[in-house]
Amino acid sequence: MTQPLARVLIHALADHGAREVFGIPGDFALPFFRHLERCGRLPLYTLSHEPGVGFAADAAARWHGGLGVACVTYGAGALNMVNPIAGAFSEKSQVVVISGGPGVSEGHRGGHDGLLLHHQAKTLDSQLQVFREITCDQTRLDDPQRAPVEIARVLRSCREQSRPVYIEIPRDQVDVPCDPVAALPPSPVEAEAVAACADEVMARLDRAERPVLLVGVEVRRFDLEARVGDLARRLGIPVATTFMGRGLLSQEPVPSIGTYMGLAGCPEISRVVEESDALLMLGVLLSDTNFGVSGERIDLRAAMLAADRAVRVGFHAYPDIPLADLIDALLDRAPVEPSVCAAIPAPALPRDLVADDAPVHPRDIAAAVNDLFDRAGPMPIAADMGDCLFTAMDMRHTPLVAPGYYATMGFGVPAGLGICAASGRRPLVLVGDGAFQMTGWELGVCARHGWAPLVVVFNNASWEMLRTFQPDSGFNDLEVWQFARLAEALGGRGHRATTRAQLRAALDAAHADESCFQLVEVMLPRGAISDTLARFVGAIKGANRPMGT
Ligand SMILES: Cc1ncc(Cc2csc(CCOP(=O)(O)OP(=O)(O)O)c2C)c(N)n1
Ligand SMILES: [Mg+2]
Repeated sequence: MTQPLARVLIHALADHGAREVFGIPGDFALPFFRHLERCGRLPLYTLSHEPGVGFAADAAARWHGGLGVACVTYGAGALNMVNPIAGAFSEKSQVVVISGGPGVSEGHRGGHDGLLLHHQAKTLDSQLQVFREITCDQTRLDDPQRAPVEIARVLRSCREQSRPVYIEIPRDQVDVPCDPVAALPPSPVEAEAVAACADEVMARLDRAERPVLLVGVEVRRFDLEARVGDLARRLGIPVATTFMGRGLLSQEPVPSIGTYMGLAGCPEISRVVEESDALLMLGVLLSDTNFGVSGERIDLRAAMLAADRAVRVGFHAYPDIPLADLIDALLDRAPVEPSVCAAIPAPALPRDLVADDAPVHPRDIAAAVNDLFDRAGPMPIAADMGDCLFTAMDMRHTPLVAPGYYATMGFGVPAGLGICAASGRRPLVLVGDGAFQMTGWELGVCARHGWAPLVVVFNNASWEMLRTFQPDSGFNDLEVWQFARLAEALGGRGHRATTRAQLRAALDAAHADESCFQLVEVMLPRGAISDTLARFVGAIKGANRPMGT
């Protein structure tokens, strides 16, 4: 039975696992938003600026281990979201971008012989061209006969490649009758290739004296944490996460040794990972932030990498092997019962904050958060780029979303809102003053949606991370914005902490109040940076590697 194309698309999104939509309408998207609102199958969360829409949808996708949906208008809206979607592409997040677009009938007018359309950039196709560069599949739904197959193909691409996709819906097609979408079967996988690959991986692990499991973001993106936790226990292998993978398996009882960060991390963890004679990397991105500060170049000939639907075992390459298929095949070959794993103590985290009148250091924030989590239970964390993310490495292992590779600022607060919507839980948001100046204002929509995140602003009145790379530049100095006072104006409650005693009290008061968002502004002396950032910068400088930061 046919339905309006917009309804067909909404049901297809939900049938493929979408749980909500984040968006900002515009005249090219109003008809579609009306269907979203009237259909009610997917809750619609409007925000105040499209970068926030993209970051929130990305965080929701990461939380679900599935689809996040960002819905915007043509031109000014969609092109405002290029940076978050580029970040979602880099960090393999399953975001579906839905943009309203010029009507099929309008398309013939634009450009040379007709009137130029408002929001049009170079040509009416410019937007689609831009999104071709930051998505793995795209379609424009300008033919209702083909629309069901197009939608099915694009949504399968999003799920299987764990990358964003782009769907443009011309505004005069929204109500056109269309058949429902029949989900495509999974792309074919050669079972014998999976078996051969799993046999070789197991043989290497069996021969090894120091096997290690290094887990990365694809384990979350494909919702494989429980299976990987089971594999680690049954193989009796110590588990480390990459920098990007921090927070992975935090809900799984596994022999975890913490987060590998090369020279920037705990030397004991780095030694175990870099000296492994069978490093099995599952879902790991070989990026500079994950490995750029390796003390010893990890010998990839002795390593095994399963990512991007392919597996490399030493010099052997196995294409078209989905991560889930490999993990299931390894589970079929692993001992049924958990194996004993040699104890490798994870590094001690800062705790027991001394609540005195001393100024606050980033490690004090980590201690205060760990003390709070010990007292009241851990919270999911959304972190922005800046020293707040490096400080998060000293916080208790808990689900964490952060731009650990693409490294864009502005992610933290909108990502926290995405976690509010996706999980129904209250997140801890960590954000620097510079990044807050970009997207922190999204907190103003919390009252609209009943969200009450606990936000900690690391206020050093500085682009401090850049200062650590280039201390002699004065342009990294920022003014002191009164974020705690601004919180009140946005409908939240602000707390300011200048000493460690005030930090402890502010966190307790903020945690106790769930009536509105809470903003704890922590004043940090300029130059006070986390130990991890100090090591990270030292390692980069020592290696003279240019950082993208
Ligand atoms: C969208 C974007 N524009 C510029 C930059 C480049 C940058 C990386 S880190 C940084 C300073 C961050 O200042 P903040 O106060 O938030 O945190 P902290 O360093 O701890 O003081 C900048 C400007 C990035 N990564 N993304
Ligand atoms: Mg700062």
